[in-house]
Amino acid sequence: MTFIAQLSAAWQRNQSLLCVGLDPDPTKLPVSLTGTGGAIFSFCREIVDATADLVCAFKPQIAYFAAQRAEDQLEQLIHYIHDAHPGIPVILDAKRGDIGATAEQYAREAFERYQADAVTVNPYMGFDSIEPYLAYDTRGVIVLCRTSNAGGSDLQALDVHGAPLYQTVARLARERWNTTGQLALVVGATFPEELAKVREIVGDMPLLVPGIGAQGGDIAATVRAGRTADGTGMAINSSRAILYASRDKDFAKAARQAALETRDAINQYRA
Ligand SMILES: O=c1ccn([C@@H]2O[C@H](COP(=O)(O)O)[C@@H](O)[C@H]2O)c(=O)[nH]1
Repeated sequence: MTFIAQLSAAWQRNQSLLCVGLDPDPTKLPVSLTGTGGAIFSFCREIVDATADLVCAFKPQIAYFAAQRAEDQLEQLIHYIHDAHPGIPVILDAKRGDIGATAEQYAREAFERYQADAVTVNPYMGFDSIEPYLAYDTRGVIVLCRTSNAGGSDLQALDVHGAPLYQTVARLARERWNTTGQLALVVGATFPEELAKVREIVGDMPLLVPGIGAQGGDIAATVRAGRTADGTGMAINSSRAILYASRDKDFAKAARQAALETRDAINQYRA
């Protein structure tokens, strides 16, 4: 099954547009896990098991694993999600971008080593830096378009022939780059007007939408701006607000409660 078909099935099965981000920060892990071997994997596994029926995707951010020399735990985690919760797609947030020959290696890393269902990529180097990922025809390629951070405007808001650059990226994604139907876009929840504009440009293309929760994006405005006609179309990511809802022994229970409330808040505005 393709990434987009898997995502659509998860939207329906779990009645959820929520993507839980897996960003295991060693300074914020529950006290009960700190100092134990494999703490990063154990922490993420408990979060995954506590929330899997409430999400449409999981999104591990590679930096949190690589910085701790814990890439083996990332491999283990993605295998675990596939085995224990089949049908929930895993988006590897790596934001890769390089010339074609190097992009081939990044694609191998994401799809063969880590077995991710989709990967985030940076479009700054153009289509030949994205194309190697499309060779993996069941996987998704999620292109940065309008990121959630304030500094994203430094480049993404620049005028390109009468429209901001992020709109050019959206148009290229829709009209030229989506040769195989595998593309999706990253658009931040912190810019609902831009999100609505991207939705207008790309039709039903799926959007990965970070920026609710710790970054303060408004859920109602996000859902109204980014939903498709059938009330789906987005994987709305929240990481810290769910992962660190509690630092005590009840962290998994607290994460489930936070995920439940976020999913239900999103669902209020889908119709
Ligand atoms: O525009 C973007 C693209 C990616 N991210 C990533 O999403 C999560 C957000 O975490 P929160 O704790 O919910 O703020 C994180 O992994 C970022 O690297 C983003 O925030 N914005």
